[in-house]
Amino acid sequence: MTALLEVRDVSVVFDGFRALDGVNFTVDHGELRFLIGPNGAGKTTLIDIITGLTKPTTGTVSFDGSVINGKREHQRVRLGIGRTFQTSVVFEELTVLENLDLAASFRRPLVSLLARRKGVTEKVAQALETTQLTDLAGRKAGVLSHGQRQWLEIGMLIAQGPRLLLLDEPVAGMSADERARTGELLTEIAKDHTVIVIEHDMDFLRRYASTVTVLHEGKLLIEGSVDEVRADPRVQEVYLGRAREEAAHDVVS
Ligand SMILES: Nc1ncnc2c1ncn2[C@@H]1O[C@H](COP(=O)(O)OP(=O)(O)OP(=O)(O)O)[C@@H](O)[C@H]1O
Repeated sequence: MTALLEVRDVSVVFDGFRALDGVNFTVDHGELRFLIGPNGAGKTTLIDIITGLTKPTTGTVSFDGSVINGKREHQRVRLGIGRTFQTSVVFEELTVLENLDLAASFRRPLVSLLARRKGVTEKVAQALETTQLTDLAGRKAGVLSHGQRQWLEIGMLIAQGPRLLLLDEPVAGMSADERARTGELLTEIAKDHTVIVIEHDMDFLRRYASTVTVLHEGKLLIEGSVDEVRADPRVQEVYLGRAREEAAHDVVS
């Protein structure tokens, strides 16, 4: 079977700087893939070339067997590629339900958006259930806790019916309980979606990741299970070497 996503030999050059350098990255249908790497490794750039925010300088991106290099961002959303951003996109004055409803209606024409509709659509009901936000449906998004807001954003993505979800550091700033609940949420979502998650937290990876891809200085360093990746001397050097450099810097400064 064709992979859902295939990034082939992609390089991205910004003003002479290689943010990605000959990256090959394949994700199969139904995978929950974690993407890690130190600051500046190219993780966000890789997500950006998948969503169409950035164009690769060379190489191809294929989705479900078709090359999508020429497609614009909104066209890729329609194909089923959805992402969350590090910055929030919820409307604070709207309720959880209204935010989900708005996200779910992105394919509908404006007139039907303006017409008041009764009831909750199946997609919205499903997003509420998956994210366990049903009890908060009537609450304004502005009063949600950090964790609940992140779950709402993930719910808004699910409500759009994507096939591939790209999540940028979904557990950043969360408490231990919120992290655990997010891990379970990702596992649940991955039952009927393909998910790529950028995450740094090794404890979180150990609990919820099966395959991990490590980027370093724009190149794919290694791909494997959490244990394989953690045991790799290059990964240890990239992370521990950084920690040593920062510790030395702290001592000097
Ligand atoms: N639009 C741009 N113009 C110039 N350089 C850029 C641009 N976007 C990213 N870069 C550079 O490309 C490199 C990779 O950036 P990227 O944001 O992809 O890394 P990252 O792995 O996501 O890092 P972080 O964990 O810090 O978010 C960095 O050195 C960054 O400064």
